Amino acid sequence: LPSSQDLNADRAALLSLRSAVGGRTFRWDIRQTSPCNWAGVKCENNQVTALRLPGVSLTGKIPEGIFGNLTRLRTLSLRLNALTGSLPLDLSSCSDLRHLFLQGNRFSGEIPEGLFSLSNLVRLNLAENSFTGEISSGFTNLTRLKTLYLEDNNLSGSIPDLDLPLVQFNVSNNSLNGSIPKNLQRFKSDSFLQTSLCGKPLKICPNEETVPSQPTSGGNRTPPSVEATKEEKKKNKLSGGAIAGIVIGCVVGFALIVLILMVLCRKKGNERSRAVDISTIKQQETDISGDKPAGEAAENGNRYSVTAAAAAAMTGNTKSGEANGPVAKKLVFFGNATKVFDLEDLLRASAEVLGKGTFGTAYKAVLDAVTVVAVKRLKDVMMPDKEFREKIELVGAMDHENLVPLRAYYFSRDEKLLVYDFMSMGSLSALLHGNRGAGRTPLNWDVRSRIALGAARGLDYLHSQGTSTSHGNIKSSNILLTKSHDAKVSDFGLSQLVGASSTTTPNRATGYRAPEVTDPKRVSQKGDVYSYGVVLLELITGKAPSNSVMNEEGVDLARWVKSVVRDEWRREVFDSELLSLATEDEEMMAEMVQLGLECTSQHPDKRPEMAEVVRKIENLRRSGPDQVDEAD
Ligand SMILES: Nc1ncnc2c1ncn2[C@@H]1O[C@H](COP(=O)(O)OP(=O)(O)OP(=O)(O)O)[C@@H](O)[C@H]1O
Repeated sequence: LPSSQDLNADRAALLSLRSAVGGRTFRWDIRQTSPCNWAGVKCENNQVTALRLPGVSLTGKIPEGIFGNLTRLRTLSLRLNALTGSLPLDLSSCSDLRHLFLQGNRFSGEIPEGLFSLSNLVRLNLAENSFTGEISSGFTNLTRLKTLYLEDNNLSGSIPDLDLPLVQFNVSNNSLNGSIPKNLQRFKSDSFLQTSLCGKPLKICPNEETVPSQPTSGGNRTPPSVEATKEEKKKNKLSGGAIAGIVIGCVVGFALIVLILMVLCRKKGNERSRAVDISTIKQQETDISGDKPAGEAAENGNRYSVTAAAAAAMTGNTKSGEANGPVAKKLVFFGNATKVFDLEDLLRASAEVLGKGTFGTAYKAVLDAVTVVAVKRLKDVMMPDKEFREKIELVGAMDHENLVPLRAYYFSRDEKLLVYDFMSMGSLSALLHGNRGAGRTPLNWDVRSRIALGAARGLDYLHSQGTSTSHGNIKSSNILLTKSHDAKVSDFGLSQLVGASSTTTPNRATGYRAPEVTDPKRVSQKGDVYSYGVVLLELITGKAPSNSVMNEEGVDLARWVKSVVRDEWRREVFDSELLSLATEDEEMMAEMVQLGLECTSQHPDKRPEMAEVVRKIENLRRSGPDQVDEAD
């Protein structure tokens, strides 16, 4: 049975680690004789079984002699630090080790052979380091390994055929070459990006290509070896498959062309019937009761009459509408929206004010039992119709599962309407800050981190459209949610629309605005990253950047979090609701805070790209304790 002497040895080992790589970053009360209450340390039966110190700025080389004393470790997580040098050889003494997370450091040298004696390893993540050398066939000893992440290192040579129960595997961004071995061909190409590897799932290896499928006539070839003959056979099979593929491709292609032509013909017909002449609308305008501008009528009550909506939508002010003499315009749909409706349907719909935003007022319109849309009535758009149309067409062309799709738009000189899918769960802002009292369903880490990931993916997609494409108004009320809590970014492209000619300031949300942003109409991608970082901190702290005490004190959310993390125990920053749910997620929450702080760095160059943010959150969710089954 383990004695208190063992615990003393463990304690001494932890203290050695602290003095070697920790410096100030360890917040351990070393007066305590037992290390079991130290942050990141977990004990069982008087022995340290887990050490988790992710993202706490550990630096330097881990000396030998530490892990030789922590032999009962089952989980070791030192990810996202700045550790250097080669891995300590005595890591091989931790024969119980199941989960080893060392990604995101600066470890170098070869992956030590001793690691392959850790036959209980289930998850191994050495990604984002500077490991060199080949991927040893010693990995085949790790017969329980389910996760092997080696991406973003300097590994070279070919990959051995790892016949392991792997479910997660990645070797991207290494100097690997040769063909992908049979047992790893089941993984998608994402697992092998930026390498010189070839073969399934990547493109066929050159040596396979050069083996002729038919013997060349009169060629001076040496007799084929057994291997070559095998290759040849394989090649022959492939050619057969390829031919079948081509034939099927041709048939499908032809069918598609016919289909597209048919759809186009029908669409033309439909569009003709869908185009609503403004005279119809003007006719409706005359039906509006009362002298009040219809927009005002609409916004005074929550529910308002259909005709009021019509007027609000079409003219804003019935008096000015006529004078301006609007040109005949129609509701223009994007993409291949199957359920289309026309402007009349929209005007007839029962509507409800959702709220007033920077760009105008948003309404919920219920067209029928299944069709519910959000209509945004833009204000202050003074740009010429042609320019507006060009810009909105670009917005409508954006297509990503984490963006709120813009379905249609209407424009006339006086009125611009945008029609979006209605997101029934409302905004992240409402979810986080609304109904904090009894009856609220607490938001757990999984939901919060999923929302963070979805929003990051949506924003990353926007940024990938071009270096000058940004959102310009990222905040929690612009992150909308589906029933299953999938996040969708809304309002993209609007700051440019309004910004091009408006003299008003479209961004009220100063709490989200990056310090370098002087003109809220011109927010760079790095400006978006800052705003996204504030949303991340908002997600974890549960504090709204706009109306908290911090603001009264003149401190923004990012600065507040930074000061608390520095001066006090970091748990102070977490939303109490999160802490009450599960403390085992704490280290991931701490990493998320760290990421939020990186995104909100004062200097734009220090902020990560959104693609990197996405990757980090994916890793975080993938290798967090909630994904780690100790019984593996
Ligand atoms: N597609 C939608 N589905 C459901 N609710 C929506 C939709 N679009 C907007 N809303 C909600 O309507 C309200 C007003 O939205 P709007 O975008 O006009 O303003 P905002 O987000 O508060 O500010 P800003 O205009 O600066 O983005 C917000 O509460 C928003 O969450």
